[in-house]
Amino acid sequence: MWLKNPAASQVISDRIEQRIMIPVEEARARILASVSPTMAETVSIAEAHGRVLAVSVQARVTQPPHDVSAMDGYAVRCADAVAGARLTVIGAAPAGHPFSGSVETGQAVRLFTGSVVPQGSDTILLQEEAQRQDDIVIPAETIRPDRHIRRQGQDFTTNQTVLESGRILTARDIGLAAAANSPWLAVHRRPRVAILATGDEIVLPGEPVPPGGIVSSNSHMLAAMIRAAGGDPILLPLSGDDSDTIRARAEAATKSDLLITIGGASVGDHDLVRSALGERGLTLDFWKIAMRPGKPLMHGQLAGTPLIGLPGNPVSAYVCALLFVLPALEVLRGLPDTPLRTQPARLVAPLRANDHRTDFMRGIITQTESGPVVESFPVQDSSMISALARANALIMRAPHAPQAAAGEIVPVLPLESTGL
Ligand SMILES: Nc1nc2c(c(=O)[nH]1)N[C@H]1C(S)=C(S)[C@@H](COP(=O)(O)OP(=O)(O)OC[C@H]3O[C@@H](n4cnc5c(N)ncnc54)[C@H](O)[C@@H]3O)O[C@H]1N2
Ligand code: MOO
Repeated sequence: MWLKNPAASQVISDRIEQRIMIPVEEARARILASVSPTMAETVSIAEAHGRVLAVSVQARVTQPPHDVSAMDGYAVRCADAVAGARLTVIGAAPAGHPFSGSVETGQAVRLFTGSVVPQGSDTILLQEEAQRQDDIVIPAETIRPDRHIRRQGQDFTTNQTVLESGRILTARDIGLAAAANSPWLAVHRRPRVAILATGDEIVLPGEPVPPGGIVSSNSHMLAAMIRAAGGDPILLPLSGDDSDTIRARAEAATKSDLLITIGGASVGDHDLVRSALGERGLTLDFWKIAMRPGKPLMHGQLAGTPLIGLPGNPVSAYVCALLFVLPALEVLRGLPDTPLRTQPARLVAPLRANDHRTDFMRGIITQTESGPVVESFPVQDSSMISALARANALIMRAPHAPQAAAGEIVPVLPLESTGL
């Protein structure tokens, strides 16, 4: 009886598992399809930095508001501004105090950078290019027309769209919104991401660690990633391997934009997340992806809230968060989905042929004179958070990638540049 043969039944269950494991790109597409941008809220420009603009901004003023001088000097008529001419200074117009009269033949008005160019004048005589004697100014050289004048509206005009919706507001954008006299901006609400770490063995950092216990690193790592990527993480209290607690905590978090569970995603007797939430109407989209680390990734909806179940191993949780949670956060923030960006690097040492799962191997990328080179760590255990913290790159190995020799080019996801 083959069923009584454990080795044979293992082969069969491996085959079944391979069939239900979906490829990384499909998992990503299905997760992204389940999230949509948060509603817009109005915030002051003081709070808008880093937020995603939900409604385009139209200028409420024209900039510059009038023709203004770009330099300190004199507003004159070009026809008068010949070397040695004696022009009468009839007044001064500091910035913010326009001259009310007009510059007539043989006259000049003292101006400063940003002063409104008075009527009648058509060029600026720099103070360095003139000699001043009481109320007379004498150009040292003949001046061309139209010098050093910033034309009204050369920056932007009233009602012009100065900021398009969908952009992440930079410090420069905040400056532009202020200049356009738009002190309030409609931005997407920061997505709220609830994090539920599960497991009888885990305790909070700083707590006494009982025999067999470990400190929950994943929840804090994930919260830091979410905050860095523009979301608001909500760390729920830890839950033991107890269905009632997992259900209660998860249900309480369904007002969030995304619910993340950590651990309890695999096949062990104490991996309860799927079954516990299944009883509360979790609609499972998929469970298990063809990826290493991170095979038991789960995705579904609980009471209308998208749910991503991350595996408990810290490296698996990190890589899944990088590949699936952060892109989902981008969509929630109101940004377009950006594809995974790898860069080529040369292998320092050979790599074994890959199996059917996309592999993300921890390693170190170094810039050399002949381009970037990358070396994978000899031990790739997905529990080793110290190796993850030391790594600055993930080497991506496609399913069934053949053995790769030293010197071959492989795709790499750099980690440091993301600040994560
Ligand atoms: N028989 C099988 N066993 C396992 C399989 C399998 O296919 N068949 N898959 C393995 C893979 S791959 C992974 S990944 C893990 C994931 O399992 P779970 O998501 O159920 O995670 P746990 O069992 O709860 O924990 C795994 C590991 O991670 C530690 N952990 C859990 N939570 C945290 C946390 N918040 N911070 C730090 N570390 C955490 C936990 O103590 C375990 O050591 O399953 C394999 N097993
Ligand atoms: O794939 Mo698990 O994710 O070995 O660590």
